[in-house]
Amino acid sequence: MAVGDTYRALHQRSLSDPEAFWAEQAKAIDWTRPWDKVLDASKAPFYRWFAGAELNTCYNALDRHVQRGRAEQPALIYDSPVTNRKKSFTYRELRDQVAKLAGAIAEQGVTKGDRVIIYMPMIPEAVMAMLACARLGAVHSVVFGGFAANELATRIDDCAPKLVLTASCGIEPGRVVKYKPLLDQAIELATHKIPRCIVFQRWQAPASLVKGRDLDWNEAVAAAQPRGCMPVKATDPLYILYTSGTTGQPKGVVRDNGGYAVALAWSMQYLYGVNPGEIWWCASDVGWVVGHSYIAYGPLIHGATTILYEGKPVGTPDAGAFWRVISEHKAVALFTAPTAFRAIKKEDPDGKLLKQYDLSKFRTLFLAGERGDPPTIEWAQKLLGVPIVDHWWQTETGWAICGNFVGLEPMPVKLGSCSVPAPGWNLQVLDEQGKPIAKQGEVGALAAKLPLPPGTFPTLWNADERFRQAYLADYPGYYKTGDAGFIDQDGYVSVMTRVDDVINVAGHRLSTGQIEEVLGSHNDVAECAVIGVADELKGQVPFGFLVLKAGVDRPREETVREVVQLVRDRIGPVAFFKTAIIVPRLPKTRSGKILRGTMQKIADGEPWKMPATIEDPAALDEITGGLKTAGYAGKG
Ligand SMILES: CCC(=O)SCCNC(=O)CCNC(=O)[C@H](O)C(C)(C)COP(=O)(O)OP(=O)(O)OC[C@H]1O[C@@H](n2cnc3c(N)ncnc32)[C@H](O)[C@@H]1OP(=O)(O)O
Repeated sequence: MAVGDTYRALHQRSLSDPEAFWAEQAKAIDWTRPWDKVLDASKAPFYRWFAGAELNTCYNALDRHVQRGRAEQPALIYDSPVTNRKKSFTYRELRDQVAKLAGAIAEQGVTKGDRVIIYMPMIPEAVMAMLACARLGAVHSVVFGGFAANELATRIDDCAPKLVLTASCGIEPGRVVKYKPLLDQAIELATHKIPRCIVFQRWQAPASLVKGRDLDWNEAVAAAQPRGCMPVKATDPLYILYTSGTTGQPKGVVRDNGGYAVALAWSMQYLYGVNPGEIWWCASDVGWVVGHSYIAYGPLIHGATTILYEGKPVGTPDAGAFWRVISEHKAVALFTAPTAFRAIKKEDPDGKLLKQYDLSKFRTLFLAGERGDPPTIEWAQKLLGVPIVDHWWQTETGWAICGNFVGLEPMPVKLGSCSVPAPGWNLQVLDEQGKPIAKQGEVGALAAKLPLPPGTFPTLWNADERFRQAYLADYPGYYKTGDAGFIDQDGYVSVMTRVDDVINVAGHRLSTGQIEEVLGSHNDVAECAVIGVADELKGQVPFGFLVLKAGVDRPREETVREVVQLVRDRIGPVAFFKTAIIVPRLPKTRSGKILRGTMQKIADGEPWKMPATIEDPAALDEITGGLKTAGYAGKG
């Protein structure tokens, strides 16, 4: 058999007989009621997996392992260099604490189907909160700590939670981020009123509690009775996770229970090659989908040990932090974003710090969240001497669209490619008319034939029509990924760019349109544009162009300072919006379209052509001059 044959046979089967294929994989999960139909296509293009089946995701993540010999195995290892704390929880301990927390949540009137917002830093209680909601059949929505109050308020209004679970603060290197004032402000801003908040107090910045609304976490848990697992439908939502839209209104991606559990169990074994009982580390944040799937649910459903890391790749305390964690906890694999490795490479280019640690148990490094740039992958390959697997997926997809399935059959790594489609993914490259591009290697829109595999994307919360318009309407019968790329003669996929206004900043997806909305709301600003410019460390960073209203004659730096602060206040530090310049006008086509693509090429020093439809070519000279002054190159 040739290399890749095992994968190809499996992938082919997943497409030709998806129901039989996924029914087989579903044996890894404990169900309280079997399905009536593996794939329910009766409401296509809204497909449902394991229709009629029932299960509880928390039971699959905790209780069943306690009952079947893993009670004393560590389930979660918390490693926090920012607080100098480490703590390990066995499966029994985690199950017991989650059951009590579920009791505290239930006592606030939360029942099956109710929404609960979780706004927490990277502490074990954040994972417990997710699992406790799952235990009750409640639907959680985790909001990343780097978002501002306004973003939290939008999410509160969209999913109308009965309860918010939070902590008093998060800890960033060199500063304590007080979460509670941000939550209080968000509750003020939101139209939906939150009856109850449970607040985990951290000594670094204890929060004041609002009488009649806020409860102390430890007191609420101490007073609660443990709760058992409530069976839910496989098709019921487990969580809602918001991702950037093209406007300030984020999109609430819904994830189901049954298909997700099946897909995660499969991926832990066959994509990540991790065995139950082994130690796995996903260095992301529970606020991102990667954190949902591979810090919380995936490793626990699989009976592995998950590491929860409250720290950074560099500066906590140095660029050897990742090697220290892998070595100390004997992790067999790490999943992180390329930006983390770029940060380590910058600080310790020769990898001197690695020599202090024993990484003999370490087998594979997985990268995702942004395109794995070949120089970083080559550097990691040379340094670590293990396979470096770039893989591609999205908040919407819940798990990998493409990867190298090292647990099934490792395939050769091709630099710049995220390897081959995961089971159930029938990926095509489409031209502008939506027709598959026959020529291999030609770039087009990456789209997947419906139905998507289990664990992916049933719809947007309370927004079926928006789901259809945003993802299904452009290419009927396909899911539009929003990414463009190509597939080569071996079936390897390369993702090159976005087709919309989304940029990727340090593995965080941001909408330039959303940042423009904030800039445009400043009193001095008549018009604006935001582009993503290439950044050695973060991949891309947002860069703003402001056209001021006539008559504004304040110092320019003041306006720029204020818009930068405005983005931080409205979207959050995660937007990493630090630079804007003031220009006399924006370059536009005669029909008024801002030439963002050309501006980006100029900023990145890429070759560009004068667009034939440009209104006034001099506008691009002005942009080039402004960019050069700001330290960005401009080749012509
Ligand atoms: C595959 C599907 C997906 O794509 S899911 C998304 C996957 N993406 C990821 O996992 C993200 C990967 N990136 C990272 O983990 C971080 O960017 C790493 C590499 C660790 C670097 O972190 P850091 O140095 O903080 O830079 P950054 O650009 O992330 O942060 C920008 C500013 O935001 C702040 N921030 C960050 N996290 C928080 C937080 N939880 N609470 C409050 N603030 C936060 C940072 O401090 C930073 O602020 P400042 O601008 O320095 O003042």
